[in-house]
Amino acid sequence: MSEQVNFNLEFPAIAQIPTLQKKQLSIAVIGAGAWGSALAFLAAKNGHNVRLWSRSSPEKLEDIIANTDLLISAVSMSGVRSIVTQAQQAISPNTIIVTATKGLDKETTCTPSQIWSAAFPKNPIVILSGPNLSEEIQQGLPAATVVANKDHNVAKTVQSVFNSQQFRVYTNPDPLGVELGGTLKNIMAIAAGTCDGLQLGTNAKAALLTRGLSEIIRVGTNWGAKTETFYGLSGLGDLLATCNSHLSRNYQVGYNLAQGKTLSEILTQLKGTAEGINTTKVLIQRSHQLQISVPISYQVYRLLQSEITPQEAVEALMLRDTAPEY
Ligand SMILES: NC(=O)C1=CN([C@@H]2O[C@H](COP(=O)(O)OP(=O)(O)OC[C@H]3O[C@@H](n4cnc5c(N)ncnc54)[C@H](OP(=O)(O)O)[C@@H]3O)[C@@H](O)[C@H]2O)C=CC1
Ligand SMILES: O=C(CO)COP(=O)(O)O
Repeated sequence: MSEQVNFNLEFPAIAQIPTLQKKQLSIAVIGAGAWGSALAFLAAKNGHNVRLWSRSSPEKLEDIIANTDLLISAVSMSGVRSIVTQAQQAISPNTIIVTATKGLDKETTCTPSQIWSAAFPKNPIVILSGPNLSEEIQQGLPAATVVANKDHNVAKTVQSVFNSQQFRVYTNPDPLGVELGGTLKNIMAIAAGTCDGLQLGTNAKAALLTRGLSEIIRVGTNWGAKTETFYGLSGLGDLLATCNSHLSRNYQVGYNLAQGKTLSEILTQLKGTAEGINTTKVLIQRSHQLQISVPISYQVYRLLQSEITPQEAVEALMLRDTAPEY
């Protein structure tokens, strides 16, 4: 399916917001899942010429992405490499590539933008990430996000594509930090869902999220990201949104594990992708190689592997050696 995005069909609340007058850009959104559809709608609502492509589209991907001003990739991590390969000959060097995927590559541990920039070294690559549960955006509720590139003007171009009365967009010069904040919080969302499913209380949840943020910062700064980025919308902001909402697929995975369901039962019923499952495996591999301490992620990993029960994961975290906070 490739289509000009229709304002009235799925997003009635957004359709009431007046369209802003801006330079009309040609935009291809790759991936017509929950997030790709929402991003396509937001860009179309701002008056841009948007084409939304999925694997079931009759058109070839190459035809959709040739000569676009912006290519927005909103596919799951498992689809990034195949889309990059298919796009190889078709993207013009002037096209800005925006990646909205929150995951890590299982072969290389690379982030999505690292895969895109290795294949398209001449193209500007922008990360779009923030506390953006797509269902709330579909309902027309207000949200904020971050677009990141070291070149402020490139980030500003993408900011103007999406910024609206409903969707407030900030620029940020630390693309790696923005990308890792959105990616690593999915592991903590599985942990938070488990915590709530076990009814461990508000104190436990606050401790989990705070120590979870420390763990994300430890991994992220080791990777080369800036500490302050993780205190912004794409870090702490997305951690709070995802770890406190039943709309989050990752949170639902943890919550249902705490109810005694198996991972395969949960995945059969889950609507959409829970990237945190793959991200946890990749992070454990990377942190083992680099000797980075990730105690919460490690217990999530063992839980997902069915090596321990949710209660045993809590005990393992509480019985760790005592330590200073910093
Ligand atoms: N939903 C949300 O609230 C948000 C999601 N995200 C991130 O966006 C990404 C997509 O999430 P979401 O849209 O919710 O997921 P969905 O499960 O709704 O959709 C998955 C998307 O990935 C594509 N895809 C999956 N496997 C492949 C493959 N092998 N090759 C090509 N494409 C593939 C699908 O393509 P097709 O359309 O062709 O079927 C579809 O567009 C994830 O990384 C997620 O973390 C980020 C912010 C918010
Ligand atoms: O990234 C998200 C919100 O910012 C969506 O979270 P889930 O993928 O867990 O649904």
